[in-house]
Amino acid sequence: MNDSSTTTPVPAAPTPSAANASTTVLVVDDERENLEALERIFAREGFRVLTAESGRRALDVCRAQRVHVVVTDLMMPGMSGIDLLKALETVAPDAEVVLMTAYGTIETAVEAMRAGAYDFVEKPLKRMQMVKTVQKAAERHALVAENRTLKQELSALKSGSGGVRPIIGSSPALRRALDIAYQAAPSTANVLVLGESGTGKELLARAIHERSGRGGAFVAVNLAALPETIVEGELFGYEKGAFTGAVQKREGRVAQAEGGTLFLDEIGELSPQVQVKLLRLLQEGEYEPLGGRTRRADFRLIAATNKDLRQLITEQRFREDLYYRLNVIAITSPPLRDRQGDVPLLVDHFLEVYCRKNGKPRMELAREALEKLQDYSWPGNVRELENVIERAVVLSRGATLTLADLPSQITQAERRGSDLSFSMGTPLEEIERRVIRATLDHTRGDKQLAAQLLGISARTIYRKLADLNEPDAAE
Ligand SMILES: Nc1ncnc2c1ncn2[C@@H]1O[C@H](COP(=O)(O)OP(=O)(O)OP(=O)(O)O)[C@@H](O)[C@H]1O
Repeated sequence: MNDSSTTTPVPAAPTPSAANASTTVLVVDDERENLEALERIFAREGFRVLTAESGRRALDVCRAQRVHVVVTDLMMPGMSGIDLLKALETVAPDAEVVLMTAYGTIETAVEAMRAGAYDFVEKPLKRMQMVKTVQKAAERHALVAENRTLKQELSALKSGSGGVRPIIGSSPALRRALDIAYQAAPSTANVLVLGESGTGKELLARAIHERSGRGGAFVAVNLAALPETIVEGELFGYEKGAFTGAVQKREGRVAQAEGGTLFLDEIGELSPQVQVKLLRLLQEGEYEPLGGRTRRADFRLIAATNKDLRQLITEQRFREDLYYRLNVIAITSPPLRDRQGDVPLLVDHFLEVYCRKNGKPRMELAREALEKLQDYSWPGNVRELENVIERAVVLSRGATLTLADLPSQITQAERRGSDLSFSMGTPLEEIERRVIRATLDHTRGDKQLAAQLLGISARTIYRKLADLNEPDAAE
């Protein structure tokens, strides 16, 4: 079976409804002819269409981008439509699923409805019926999403937690990360957030918790900040007298996160002994506080790291089985140097925050100062930018921040031509992917402009994105 996924740039249809254009439909069928026929039908109606020739591939697509409606064949080799439906509950819980079934499998289809499918359609498929069913599924998707947002806003108002920190940025790289985060939020799947220090991994984890609908607390533990000897007691808790110095019983962070989210930052720092305990907890939902009896736990785990866990596995410093448990959904928090376009938005946001905090009137930033900030490579990412703005606001006496208000490491930094550098032996495909991605970031997702800059046709950039399996291919 050819395991591929493609994306179709939506051709101009005569009168496709505007709602269709904002709906992403993923068609899953192992028979290529059916797949292509359905792709044409939905594209003609103005939907954004993705295809996958197997359930497994469909899951990959849903992990990489937001899908509103999945239309899947019921009988497929390997993963059936029902298996896919069940897996989607974790990977893309808010996607609506429509099953296609041949005559004689209606009973299975009814079972599928019970398992949460939105609808099923019988083969041979009727074009208009198919389109109407998908439109209705998309409407339900929108309604459920709106309902959830309203509920969240209401509970934020009730709890007075208007202080949820916003995630600022509109670059395609950040939007992609947020899309996956929001899609994963309502599920119970473990999430692994990857990215350099200061890129906003904890902020992303909090955003997932806020949208998870989980009533419990968000409990963050920075494993790199804790001495190795106390990590176990800190996470799992201990009974009085469990070790010298345990003068009273202490509840662990796992217990504090009951019904909520446990965020383990710098997971690569976990010692082998604690890795074993965490694995057991994730597999069996059970753990033992030091010196205590077995306890059950119900929490959602989000782990983060700026290390290459695969490398740690190769060096036998991180358990592979634990890695797979953690890495159900992976989200990459992009470095700031790859999303220069976000710098002005972040500057604006931090100016607002720190002027208010310091009781100063809202300051502005001089153009040449902003240019310097955009040129800088930000090794400390958003955290470094935030510190620079806070310092400038506190120290400046004027209403406009100028170059003189910026630290010398920024004003004296060499102008950054391009942040693309490759080590010897990088595969050409990887180089091509990164050049295309960087150009798209530079053009803020404008593919026509990116194609012009790269000296290729717009059609070629779409094809290359699809070949490279880049999620932007049909945007
Ligand atoms: N997109 C963003 N919008 C607004 N603030 C941001 C954004 N990204 C990061 N920040 C701010 O930058 C600081 C660092 O973010 P955060 O602690 O989430 O990064 P991190 O990747 O978890 O870092 P570390 O790996 O060092 O723990 C925080 O104050 C956070 O509020």
